[in-house]
Amino acid sequence: MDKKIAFLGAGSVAEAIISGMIRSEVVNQEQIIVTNRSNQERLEQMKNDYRVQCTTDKKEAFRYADIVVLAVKPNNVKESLESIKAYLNPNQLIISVIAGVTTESIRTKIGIDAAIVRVMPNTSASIGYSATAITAGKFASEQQVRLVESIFQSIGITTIVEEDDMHIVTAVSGSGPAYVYYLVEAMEKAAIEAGLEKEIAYKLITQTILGAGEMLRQSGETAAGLRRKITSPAGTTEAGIKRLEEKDFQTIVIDSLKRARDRSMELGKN
Ligand SMILES: NC(=O)C1=CN([C@@H]2O[C@H](COP(=O)(O)OP(=O)(O)OC[C@H]3O[C@@H](n4cnc5c(N)ncnc54)[C@H](OP(=O)(O)O)[C@@H]3O)[C@@H](O)[C@H]2O)C=CC1
Ligand SMILES: O=C(O)[C@@H]1CCC=N1
Repeated sequence: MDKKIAFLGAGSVAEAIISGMIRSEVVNQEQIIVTNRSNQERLEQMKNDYRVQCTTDKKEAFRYADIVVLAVKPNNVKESLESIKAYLNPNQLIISVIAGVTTESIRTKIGIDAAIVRVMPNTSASIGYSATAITAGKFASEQQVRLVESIFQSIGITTIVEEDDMHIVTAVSGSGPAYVYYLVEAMEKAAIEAGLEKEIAYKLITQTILGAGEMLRQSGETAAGLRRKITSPAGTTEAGIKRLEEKDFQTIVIDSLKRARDRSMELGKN
């Protein structure tokens, strides 16, 4: 791909996307320019780690970009778009990874009928394992959506969704890795409390999570089916799952994801 890509925001998700794109060689370092608000140290780090161009000069970054990636927090949308809108033009493709904020709201703020494609990746992009959902704004062509798909397919898998579904997608796969890490934290605590060495606990749990993920992907079986195969009558798994049921684990997880979805809606409204 011979396009120039400018990032608004140099945080966790920008880094995950950039490192994934460079790793998969979908773009060269020279094609990427990264901006943030003020954190020079962070820009230096990005420059050293990925050999991308970095600047706080918005004009330099955005005027000649073919693709603009919006990777700021929802509460910085207004001021950050204000700071670049003079350098945007209708021929650019705008990709937003911002949680909650609609393509229409971005279009209104930049004041041009730009092609905007909203995506929700996750931080596993940095190793090529993102689960990315994509939705097209009003002025994005089929070809532009295909281009976005090809960019994000270089850092994981993609799926097209309706824009309204982006809220629940954000809860499920945008925030999703954090829930898995939280589960791992709890498993590590249990293992260490019971006397296992930290390194051994880490090694066993990491492979367990990896293996379970691959089983879900490769076996063609449902999560419930796979679980049943581990659960011997009156065995250890049954005892553990019973405890999760007594504590209403599924209700808690469902409630958490709904809360994350609702938060995405709130972020969009604010
Ligand atoms: N983290 C994740 O797992 C995911 C995040 N997202 C979405 O991605 C977006 C970014 O999240 P994340 O990377 O975690 O956030 P970070 O806080 O890590 O990074 C935010 C970046 O935005 C920059 N920024 C803020 N204001 C401006 C401005 N006016 N002009 C230019 N840059 C600005 C910050 O610069 P400075 O440091 O100089 O202030 C910083 O580089 C969010 O909207 C989030 O919803 C989507 C999917 C997954
Ligand atoms: O926590 C957040 O708001 C962002 C969106 C998805 C992952 N992180």
